[in-house]
Amino acid sequence: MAQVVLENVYKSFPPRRGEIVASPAQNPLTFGKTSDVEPERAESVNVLRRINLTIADGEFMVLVGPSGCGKSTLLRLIAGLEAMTGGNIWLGDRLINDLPPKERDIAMVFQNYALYPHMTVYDNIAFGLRRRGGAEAAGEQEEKLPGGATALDGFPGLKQVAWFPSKQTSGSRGAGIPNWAENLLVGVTKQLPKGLRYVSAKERVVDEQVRSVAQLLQIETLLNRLPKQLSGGQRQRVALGRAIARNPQVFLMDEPLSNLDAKLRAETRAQIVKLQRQLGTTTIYVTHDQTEAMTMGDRIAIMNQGQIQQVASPLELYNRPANRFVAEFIGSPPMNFISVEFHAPLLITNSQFRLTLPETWGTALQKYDGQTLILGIRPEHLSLGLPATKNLPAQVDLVENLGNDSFITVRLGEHGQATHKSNYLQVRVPPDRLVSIGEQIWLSLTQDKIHFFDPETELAIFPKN
Ligand SMILES: Nc1ncnc2c1ncn2[C@@H]1O[C@H](COP(=O)(O)OP(=O)(O)OP(=O)(O)O)[C@@H](O)[C@H]1O
Repeated sequence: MAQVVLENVYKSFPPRRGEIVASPAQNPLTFGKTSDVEPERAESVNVLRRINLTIADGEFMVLVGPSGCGKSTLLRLIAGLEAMTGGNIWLGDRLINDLPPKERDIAMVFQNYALYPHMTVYDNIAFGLRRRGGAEAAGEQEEKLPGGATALDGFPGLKQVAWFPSKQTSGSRGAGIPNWAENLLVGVTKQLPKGLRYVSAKERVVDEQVRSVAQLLQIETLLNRLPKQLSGGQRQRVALGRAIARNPQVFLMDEPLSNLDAKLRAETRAQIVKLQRQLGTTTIYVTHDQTEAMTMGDRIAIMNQGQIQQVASPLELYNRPANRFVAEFIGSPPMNFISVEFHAPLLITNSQFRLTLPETWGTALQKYDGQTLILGIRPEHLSLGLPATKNLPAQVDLVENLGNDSFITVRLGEHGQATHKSNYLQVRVPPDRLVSIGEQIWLSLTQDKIHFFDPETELAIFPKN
């Protein structure tokens, strides 16, 4: 297990051949033309810009962000599947910038499982172990084998043999077969009785690892099947098994659950978290699903347009978003935003309401006196109230009753007001509170749950604690 440190990681791609340069700012020379004639002169696309992130040893870090923000590219750089344009990647105290993927001691699980279709589940899990991990592990194991067995003539690479009835678990010795008989068998005859097979020491270690991983993931009964004979959830567990069996220093997971249906996704999500806690392996998990991010991550790094917006625990992100992007991305339905004017010391107004803020806001908002601010409020922090100037008048536009919860979409303003000035908000109400479309209501804001953002920078403004 190891800590992963990303230092100023930068990645740009040259424009693809045939891609049209979209704006003169991008490249005046090739604007409006296809770049295939002179690709070296076209602008490159900056996909990741100075990413700095430390993932602690054993931590479950989630990278989340909208499609195209650079999550998968970052994961591929860490895995070594893509070359960095600049920066450093450290794994523990090793600088791994120039190491090929197989020397990084990192295992990656992909969205599409990437299983070998012609291999059984057993062989898929064993594949990586046989290629490297298993061979190394077996090398150590051979020294420790009981009986002091040595290489046997005519069987290169075979130091100790076990023989097993073909249906029996090869982790245990065949009933009644003494240790000496195993060696003797190879020395005397190269023909084993029908239904028995030789297992080298190396293969025995691989076998133990495959079976223990299969047990962990509850796929022991699937070991002889081909991937096409498995459901999506089972395939994903095999892909996880393959990564786990290698016992790497780091797991990288790129949207591993997105091909599963909602129920299975929730189940597998919990299983991955449990496994990770059990194994304690540093994990970087990419998703665009904020529920997944909130429920799985020790910490979450929110990305947008190739940059990290905030890194924090799920609750910190929800309660203290660093900017409007994070505030809107975390939470479902998302946070509502209302444009208001601030009047020192503590009054906010818009055409619909006037509200005096708690004193904790005093100092933080002073410099915005007489200016516009963005007020943010989550759907769960709005409630139905009485007609009052401190409450927001609104009309019900849509009602979505989910059984345990009800979400209503409302349009700010009273009956008959011009719609172009309206602002739509979402409100979470108890399911037993019946409202109907078109109804005039009043919304009360939970005052200690109000957020403010600078209208230009969109950075959060925090009250004094
Ligand atoms: N080989 C490439 N050549 C050029 N551009 C690329 C290449 N690979 C990715 N990109 C671009 O880099 C940007 C980031 O892509 P990436 O796949 O990392 O995003 P993502 O956040 O993982 O998105 P998604 O959630 O949709 O998978 C995108 O605009 C994509 O088009």
